[in-house]
Amino acid sequence: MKQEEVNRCQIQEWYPKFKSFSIKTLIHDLPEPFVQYLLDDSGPFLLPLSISNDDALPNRVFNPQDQQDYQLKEESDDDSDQSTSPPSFPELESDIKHSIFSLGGSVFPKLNWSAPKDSAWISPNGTLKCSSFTEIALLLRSSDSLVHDLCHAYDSCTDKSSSRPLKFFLALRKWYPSLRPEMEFRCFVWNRDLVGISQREVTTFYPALVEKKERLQEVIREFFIEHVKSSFESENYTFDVYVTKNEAVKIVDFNPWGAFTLPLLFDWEELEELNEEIDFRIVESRRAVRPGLKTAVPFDYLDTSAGSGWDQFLKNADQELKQQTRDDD
Ligand SMILES: Nc1ncnc2c1ncn2[C@@H]1O[C@H](COP(=O)(O)OP(=O)(O)OP(=O)(O)O)[C@@H](O)[C@H]1O
Repeated sequence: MKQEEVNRCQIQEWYPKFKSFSIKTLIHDLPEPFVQYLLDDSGPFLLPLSISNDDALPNRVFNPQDQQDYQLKEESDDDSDQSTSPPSFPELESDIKHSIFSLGGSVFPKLNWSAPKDSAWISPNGTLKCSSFTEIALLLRSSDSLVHDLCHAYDSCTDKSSSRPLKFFLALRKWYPSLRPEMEFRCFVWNRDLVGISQREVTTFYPALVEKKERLQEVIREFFIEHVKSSFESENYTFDVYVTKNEAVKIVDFNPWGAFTLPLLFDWEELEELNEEIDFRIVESRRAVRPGLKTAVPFDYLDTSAGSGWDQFLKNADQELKQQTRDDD
């Protein structure tokens, strides 16, 4: 895979071209000190000092003792040590505040490629819904998934020339409270042809999808031919869509072919061999649901290392479910 193919899947690259078929999004340049703040693993977990009085979260989370120490230090030392002072990003905060307001008060945040999905557990509502800069900073700073964007985005590139892009962006997407998970699909494009479509949420069987499958395939195929095929420059890639009640198709995301992108109900090898008709896969019965393929908590909470048993469990479960899907076909 080439670096340019990975670059095309960054939201600040694809969104301007596809905005009329996507979720309303406002994109912010991230100043380098904020990127360094996200990367900084040393010292206590500090949230940025907020310029806004309506931000209810404290500046430091996780360790009440740290908070106490910090307050004591503040009281005893006016020129408090830089290393324990909460950082502050007033300009970025103010821009973000305006964007949140113009997007209706709640947003879904993501960096160039990824959202902090593994941090949802930490927010009061258990989702990625944010209505303040501090909430966004908390989700971004707590996420291990974002380390991929920050440090490993080009790891699978044959022409890798750096470990990170020159600039990072924060995309704020209008929050949609009632997206129906069964209406999200990952579409696989190989040699510029749509070869496969997979239900995106593979942990659940949705009986209604069985009846709608044919119609959905037609709607997605037409959308691909009219709006994506000749506009997205890569030959091989995936894109995720959401199909609304009125059969409008919205692009949620683009991802590179292979590497870190999950093939969901397919294998990459079999996708590369599909060429005649579109293969549309959904979970066809309750027996065929897959275990969650993403961790819902940061890596620290889960021992997935070789020998932990988890790696073998995933391998077995995956093989078993692939077999079941074949049997059901
Ligand atoms: N604006 C939104 N409002 C509410 N939920 C959203 C919104 N945008 C995305 N989601 C939900 O979050 C999920 C993940 O979003 P997205 O694909 O942008 O993240 P990602 O990190 O790129 O994921 P992946 O790496 O799997 O592609 C989507 O499948 C969708 O269910």
